Amino acid sequence: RSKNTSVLPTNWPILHMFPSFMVNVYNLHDYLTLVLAGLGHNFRAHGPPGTGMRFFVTCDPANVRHIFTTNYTNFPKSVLSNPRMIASTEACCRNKVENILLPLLAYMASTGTPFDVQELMSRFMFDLATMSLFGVDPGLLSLDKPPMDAVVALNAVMEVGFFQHTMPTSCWKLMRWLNIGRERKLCTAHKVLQRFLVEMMERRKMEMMERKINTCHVGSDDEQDGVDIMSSYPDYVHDDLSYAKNIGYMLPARDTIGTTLTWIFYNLAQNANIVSIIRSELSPIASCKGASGVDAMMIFEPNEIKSLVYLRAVLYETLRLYPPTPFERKTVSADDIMPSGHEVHTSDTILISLYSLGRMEGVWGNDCLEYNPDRWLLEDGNNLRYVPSHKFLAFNLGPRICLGKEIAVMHMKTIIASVLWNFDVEVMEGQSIQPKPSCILEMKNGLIVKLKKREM
Ligand code: HEM
Repeated sequence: RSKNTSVLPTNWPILHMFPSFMVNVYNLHDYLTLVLAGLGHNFRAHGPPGTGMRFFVTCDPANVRHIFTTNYTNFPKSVLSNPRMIASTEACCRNKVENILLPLLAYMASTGTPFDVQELMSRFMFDLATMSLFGVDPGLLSLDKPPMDAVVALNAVMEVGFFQHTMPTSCWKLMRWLNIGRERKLCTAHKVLQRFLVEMMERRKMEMMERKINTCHVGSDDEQDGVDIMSSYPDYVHDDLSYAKNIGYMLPARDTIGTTLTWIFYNLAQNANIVSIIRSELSPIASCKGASGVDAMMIFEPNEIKSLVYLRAVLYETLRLYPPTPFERKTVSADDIMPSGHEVHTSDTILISLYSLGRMEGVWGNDCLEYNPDRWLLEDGNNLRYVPSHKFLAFNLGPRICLGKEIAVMHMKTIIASVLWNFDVEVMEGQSIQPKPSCILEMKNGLIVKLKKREM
């Protein structure tokens, strides 16, 4: 490739290449094309010091392939893929399991009190999602069960969303205009959530100020903030868009994991052999750590359980049969013919049932309704089988794929490993187990369980 360095933007003192781009801003595409063509398809550019403007500009097909496919994990676009963010949420989850969840469960076990594990997980995940977002713990997971107004409001958003999918748009729009029925409930829920988010922002601001004062007093340069998601949006304002972003984060992060965990506990309580295999997989890690004593609790570090294959298979098997988002909705923008031969027309709505997809004999075989994590493993039992995403859609596919998948898997592994190692979980008899009509596959009546501390 020929290189013609004379076309490189002028590198001025202090302002560096900034003026060249400013001068050409109205003609930027052609200007970049000229520079890229002259420089062999790639160049580096930077702005004034302190602005953080450091670019590598490319139109080189080999680089494009590298960025988008070969090494795509190295080029994240979302804050949820930021390694620092991932490490911070993992640490947050692990500490909350050790300091709040396990002691709370130990108390429940010691008193033999049955409790609703779905509510408990919902509280836990709500705290965790808020901490990841604002760096502030609302403290819903506690023995005195503080009111869950914001959780109830989030649930209302999901329920009303479900009914909006099932009725004509004009109908619910009319209800919204008249402020009646479920639309009234939705409006109240949004107000509760707005208040909650403003309160969390205020608490976040106070805690950051306190942290700064303490840092000054101690005389340390250690910068501790900057690991929650709000730090990535320094220009946050209390507007509708920020509200939507926050709710858009809290919904996927809270409901999906809490719901999946509840279905896992339900299925494991009926499959003692699967619990034994999970414990055997954890056993070498536990024996290396050597924690013991009557009340000692074992906590598994995220990096210790990251590679556990059977535990991951248990998660996937649960998500196959109980995907927390049971259906996806799409609209048709132009007439099309499906690979199945069906015609779809502009403005049709397409509903994809993830719940049914996981239960089709033609897709998963004769035992499709059986809870069997082994189906995810290769014959050697040590590696996961490749399953294409269009068969297993729990985390979605394509550009709208779940951005928190690995965070979710890590949270669920940490919680399941720690609970199962330390306790036997018994599901109380006589419960009616059925999903709630909602956008999230929660259990309609919760799941009442009783715990027994394991003797080790
Ligand atoms: C069992 C756990 C989870 C499942 C099954 C799951 C599943 C999904 C699905 C199906 C979508 C696509 C929704 C749509 O476009 O209709 C989605 C989107 C998303 N998920 Fe997850 N999720 C889980 C956990 C999480 C967690 C813990 C986070 C955050 C840490 C998260 C962050 C997101 C975000 C930000 C999106 C929006 C992506 C976009 O629209 O570009 N998810 N998730």
